[in-house]
Amino acid sequence: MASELPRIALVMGDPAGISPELTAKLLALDEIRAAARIVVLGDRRIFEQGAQVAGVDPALVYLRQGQPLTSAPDPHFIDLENLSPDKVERCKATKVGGAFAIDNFSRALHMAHAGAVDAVCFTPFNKQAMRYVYPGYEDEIGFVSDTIGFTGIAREFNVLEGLWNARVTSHIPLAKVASAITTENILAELELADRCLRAAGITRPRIAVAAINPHAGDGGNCGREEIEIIEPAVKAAVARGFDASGPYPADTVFVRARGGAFDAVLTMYHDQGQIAMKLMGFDRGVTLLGGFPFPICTPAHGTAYDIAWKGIANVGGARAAFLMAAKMAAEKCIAGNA
Ligand SMILES: NC(=O)C1=CN([C@@H]2O[C@H](COP(=O)(O)OP(=O)(O)OC[C@H]3O[C@@H](n4cnc5c(N)ncnc54)[C@H](O)[C@@H]3O)[C@@H](O)[C@H]2O)C=CC1
Ligand SMILES: NCC(=O)COP(=O)(O)O
Repeated sequence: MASELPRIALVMGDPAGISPELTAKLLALDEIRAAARIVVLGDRRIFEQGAQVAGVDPALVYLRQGQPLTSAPDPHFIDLENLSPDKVERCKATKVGGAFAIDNFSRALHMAHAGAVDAVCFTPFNKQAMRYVYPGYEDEIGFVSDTIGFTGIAREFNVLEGLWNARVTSHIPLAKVASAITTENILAELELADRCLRAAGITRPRIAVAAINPHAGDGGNCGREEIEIIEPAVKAAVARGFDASGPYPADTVFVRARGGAFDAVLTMYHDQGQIAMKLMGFDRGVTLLGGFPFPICTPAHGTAYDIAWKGIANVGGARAAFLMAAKMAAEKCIAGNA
């Protein structure tokens, strides 16, 4: 195993969904095995069931908790023995499933925080299942911050090859979005996006800012947020030296972005960007938790209970997430700020 390869903790996610089969499919890919020194965290029994439905049998070095990693080139699987298969209710969000994912994830985060691995990649979690265990769970951002004692700003970014999507609001009800859009919030998200893109090697990120109302408000005809809130934020960002522009009508800004006009689009809420990004490349999309002291990546898709445990889940998103984590770790792309 080449010592210069990045070390990645690969976390088994929600056991009720497609995580077990995706973890197995991923570990069977030569490209993945060659990209990093991999440490898998999970339960061997669940993993082997996932491998069986996926029809793969990747060579792994199995260890028990506390056993040292070896110099063998194959991925190492730390068998936490933390979930008996008879406890798994497939295709359903349960507390047992949430606890398994949280246990695996927090161990990986502690490893990364301690410098034992360079990045973390996880197969999908289910937010409802996580909330059964950790009631304050809104998304992974707060959980990671609490787990490693991080007090800086971190956010989710969706990345499809060279195009990034940042957002001003994330996992909140749509009814609360308009009141959460302020000039200060937009500026803060734009600055973080700029920093994360730079850390990923884009030297002067061109960031398009989306409007919130149809046709960017049509001169105030259908909403004044563009005039009163978003435009002032873009102007302030430009005055601070950022390559920001907008507000652009949200229904067409991604058409331009796809054509190469921008490196990133800052949207006002989750689905404004996600619909566009997922339509452009559902099987390749990555979610990056950016701003932390180490890269954390996961596929942009979720637990897919409707197709889980059939062996048909597409591994493309997990592959892209793993390779992005490996690349960022190898290039020491730390978008962290504290
Ligand atoms: N990486 C992660 O941890 C993510 C987790 N989630 C969580 O997943 C749960 C379910 O979310 P949904 O909105 O239902 O989205 P979803 O992505 O799980 O499913 C949406 C549709 O896409 C299909 N799909 C998803 N991944 C696929 C794959 N790899 N191959 C083939 N088809 C696939 C599903 O079968 C379903 O029809 C939620 O709790 C959500 O928060 C959502 C996105 C990312
Ligand atoms: N677990 C990551 C995650 O949920 C990302 O999904 P999304 O809510 O950004 O679609």
